[in-house]
Amino acid sequence: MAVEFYKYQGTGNDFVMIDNRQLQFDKNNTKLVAQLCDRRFGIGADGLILLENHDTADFKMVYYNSDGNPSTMCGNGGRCLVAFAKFLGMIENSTTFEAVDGLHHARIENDVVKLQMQDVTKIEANNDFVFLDTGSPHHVTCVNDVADFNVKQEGAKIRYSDLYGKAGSNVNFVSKISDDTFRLRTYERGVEDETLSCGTGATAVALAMNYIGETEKNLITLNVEGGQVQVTFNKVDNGYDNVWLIGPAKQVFKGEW
Ligand SMILES: N[C@@H](CCC[C@H](N)C(=O)O)C(=O)O
Repeated sequence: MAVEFYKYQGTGNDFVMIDNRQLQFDKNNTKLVAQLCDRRFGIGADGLILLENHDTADFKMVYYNSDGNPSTMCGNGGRCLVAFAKFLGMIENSTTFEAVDGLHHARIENDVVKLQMQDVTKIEANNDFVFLDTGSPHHVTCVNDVADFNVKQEGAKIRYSDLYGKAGSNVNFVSKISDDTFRLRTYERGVEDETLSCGTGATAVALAMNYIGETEKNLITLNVEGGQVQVTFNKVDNGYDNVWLIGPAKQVFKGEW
């Protein structure tokens, strides 16, 4: 039986999307997910997302990295899934859905999706890096010129270092452009490479830059390899709440296998 799939991208972070409301997809088939995400032997994507029914929320998000394993929250994937739910006629312009890290509110207008991220209450600031969890774990380091930096090599070193053990971490390298704008490049675990954008990474960088005093703004623009996203937040006594990730999410292909 043919399986229908769609492909979406959010600032170049790309995903195979499958409407799994009938639960026809074998969720334990790591090999199949990895093969579908393979850029030479499959469709090609940074991850695969299943849209499923939920008892009380509008839908449920099930996320896999391109290595075929389920993982923690994907911010750009969440934004793309909102666009997919709208395309399927499941939602109008606002929604609440459940992901691995809990409920998320979102709004969509044209191709722009504004996704509420989890509150962040724990941030570790060290001499040369910040670590925080924005739904997925993120190591954030400032570098002089991120445009000229070996993200894959240096990111892998940190991701596989003793700092993060077997689970590893995503790794972000950031350079300041102005008081409210940063350029960012991310090495993603589970993809084991640099991706063109990472939503939880952009969120982590915006909060980390505010936390260490690189900016006092609470609307931050992040220039990523695949475009631009924005992050807004409220600073509170124990961290950050009302955190929103904003950016484009687009359908680029439809097919079946
Ligand atoms: N691209 C994502 C993050 C996906 C999860 C990550 N690779 C992990 O396993 O931690 C995003 O947009 O947030």
